[in-house]
Amino acid sequence: MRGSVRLLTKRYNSSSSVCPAAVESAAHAKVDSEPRPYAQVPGPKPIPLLGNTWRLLPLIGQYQISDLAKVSKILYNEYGKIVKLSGLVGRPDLLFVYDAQEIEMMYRTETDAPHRPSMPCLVKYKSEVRKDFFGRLPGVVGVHGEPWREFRTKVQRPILRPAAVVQYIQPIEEVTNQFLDRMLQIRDEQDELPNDFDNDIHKWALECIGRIALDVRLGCLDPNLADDSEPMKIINGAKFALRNIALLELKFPFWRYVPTPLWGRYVKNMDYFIEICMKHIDKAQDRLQKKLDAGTPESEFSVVERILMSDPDPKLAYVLALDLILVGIDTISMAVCSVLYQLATRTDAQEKMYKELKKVLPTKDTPLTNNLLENMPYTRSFIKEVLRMYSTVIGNGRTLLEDKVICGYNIPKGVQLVFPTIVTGNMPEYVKDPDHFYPERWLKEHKADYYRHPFASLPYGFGVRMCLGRRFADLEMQILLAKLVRSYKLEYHHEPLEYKVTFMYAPEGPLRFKMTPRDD
Ligand code: HEM
Repeated sequence: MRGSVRLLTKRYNSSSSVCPAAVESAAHAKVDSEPRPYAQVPGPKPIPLLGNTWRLLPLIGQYQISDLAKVSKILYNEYGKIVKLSGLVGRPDLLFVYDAQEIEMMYRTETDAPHRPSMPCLVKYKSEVRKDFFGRLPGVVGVHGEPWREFRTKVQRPILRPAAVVQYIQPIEEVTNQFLDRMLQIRDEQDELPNDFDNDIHKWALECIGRIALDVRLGCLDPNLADDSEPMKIINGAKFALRNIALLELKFPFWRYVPTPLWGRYVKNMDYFIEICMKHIDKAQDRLQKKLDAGTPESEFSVVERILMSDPDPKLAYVLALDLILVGIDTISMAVCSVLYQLATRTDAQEKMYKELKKVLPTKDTPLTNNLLENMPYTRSFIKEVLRMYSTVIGNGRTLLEDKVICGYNIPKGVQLVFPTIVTGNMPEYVKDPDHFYPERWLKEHKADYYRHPFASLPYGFGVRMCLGRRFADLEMQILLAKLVRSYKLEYHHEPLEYKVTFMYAPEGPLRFKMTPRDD
């Protein structure tokens, strides 16, 4: 199957960035301004009975899930800026849009409750299996329409106000210091990190999210955890989710029709996470009561405490914590795997970052502040550049809620739009020298020249449904880079790793980085 992807790549000229459909339809529009019918949107032809689903089936399929990023590029190269994948058994047509202007138009004209078609197993779990728990306000992930709008409105401000993030600099720095100590301890005699170092990155991500969503240090980075300890059970639960959700969601969804064993384990795992959230939020509520009794000023309340104060029913905080945990572990940990791999393999960029950090942080243990973090433009740009070239979430989606004209075609409501940021963020018409890894392109003085369309690279999505944790994600990655690069050198001396989609897009294989302390 990988062979067929390679073949297709060879057959179609990857440098073509002009959309034949758009050119044709523009020419057509001169004579007749009527949009063209949906049936004429280009795309691979569905075959009788199996439609296009077979293309994603194991063994006989043409495309492998892990090659989704490549497939998305191939579809663009073969068919142009708008591509229809129809005839998918049990799901609506997918419409890939590779035109940044059209993507901008779609985002800017969306309603106040856009529909992102995501996580079908979570939708089933929330709306059917545990309807008793989620009730009227089931959260933001896998939820749509008025219930989504109401929930998001309640939690948006406490999470996204800039001051909220500042409160977490010191706690995330503390978690990160423990992570760096652990990295030092687990190195081998060649100063290299072990084959399963990505597990430790997941533990760091879990510890960060525990601090933000549950107001607690979970203890996932502690050495020698017993198998039956809570942190170990949480680690295993997160690992299960990471390994299996892609299987449930991206492959043929048998679980929709019969309760497969994997589905049963998924439900049990989710139930466990609800239990953990309730336990820690209840404790946070007790602490909040004590703070209120003591007259603690509001400026000292955490995000969880603000959420608890905004609603007498702690359910809001339980469900929010669950949602943040569900999407705030894999995203950030896979992004960090990618950022560290790029850092270790791009020595020049790492040296530039080190110089910047040395200037801003006079000593290795200078405590981080908001002001100091704002004075690290290169470090921040490095993260942006990694997310542009290797976007961890390869694309975003919206279900069309009304008929629209896109790229000169009439598109009926119900179609699922896909905006593949991994492709648009690497198209020469939107990004100068897209294959050149150049963090400087994001600096104020270069941006206009090197990044030509603001909707080409959108790793966190856009608009009212944009990533709720983006400020925390940026903060966590920046703190990790600042602490790591200021004190250590990271290298990689093994076979190059290939990027794959295992739900998220990240380098696949052991991250055996060499980590050595810097002299000053
Ligand atoms: C580098 C890491 C991350 C990336 C690339 C990322 C990317 C995304 C994207 C593309 C979306 C869809 C946005 C849209 O529909 O317009 C999203 C949604 C979301 N993200 Fe993130 N994310 C990251 C980290 C996080 C973290 C750490 C958290 C939690 C603290 C988080 C919480 C959420 C939530 C709750 C949503 C759903 C928002 C809604 O539907 O209202 N994300 N993220």
